Amino acid sequence: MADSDGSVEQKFSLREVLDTFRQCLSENKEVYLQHYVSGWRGLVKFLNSLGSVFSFISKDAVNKIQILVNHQNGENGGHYITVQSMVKYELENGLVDLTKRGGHPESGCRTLLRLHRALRWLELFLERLRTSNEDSKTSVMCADAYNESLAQHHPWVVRKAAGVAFCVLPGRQAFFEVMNVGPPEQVVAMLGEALPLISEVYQITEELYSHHNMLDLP
Ligand SMILES: CCCCCCCCCCCCC/C=C/[C@@H](O)[C@H](COP(=O)(O)O)NC(=O)CCCCCCCCCCCCCCC
Repeated sequence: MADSDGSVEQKFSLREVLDTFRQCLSENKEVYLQHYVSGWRGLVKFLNSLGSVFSFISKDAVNKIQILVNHQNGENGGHYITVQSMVKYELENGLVDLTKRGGHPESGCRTLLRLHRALRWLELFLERLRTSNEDSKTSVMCADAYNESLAQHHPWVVRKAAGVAFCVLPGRQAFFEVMNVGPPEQVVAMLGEALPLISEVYQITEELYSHHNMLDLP
């Protein structure tokens, strides 16, 4: 049971995720892989708290998080400190399948690209939430954000399953409660704080991938 100081274990909190995205950027604007992965862990926690309909999504995210963690803990882990150092190392050593799937189906670069595309969905979705009103539907905001981003990279069957999952999302009020921030005004304020951070991390990664012509890795 939670006591008066609210010490319930392992609850999602938007504040926590916000902090990890804040820690993501180094002074010279490189993206720390460790914090990027922690940010995703926090988001998966949120997704899991919404129910088992979403587990096919969280399983894929967890699988990708694990691939990145394995790279970080592997013998070449020293190259997996920032997204920039990872890209440099994998490209210089021919560890990325650039045009078709081959010997490196689990490269850090292609794995992170999937999460990176999902981060764009998150940015679009959170912006819609932030500017929504009491009558707005989370399912519609989520589907619109998805269609504008991730959906373009998913085959029909995944789009269909995602569409079904969106329909059972809790309403705006319940959704805000799971965020564990406080009253709606505070959630909106925190979203306003979180969005520029998420957006900057996204932009930096996008430019890096675009520079190396890696936005379509198989
Ligand atoms: C709150 C509602 C959450 C809705 C989540 C929207 C995203 C829908 C994504 C559907 C992905 C379905 C699973 C399969 C994906 C893969 O096919 C596909 C391609 O991978 P492959 O090239 O290795 O085959 N994978 C991906 O695109 C990566 C998807 C990662 C999705 C992570 C979503 C985490 C959502 C976190 C929600 C947090 C809400 C926070 C609010 C404060």
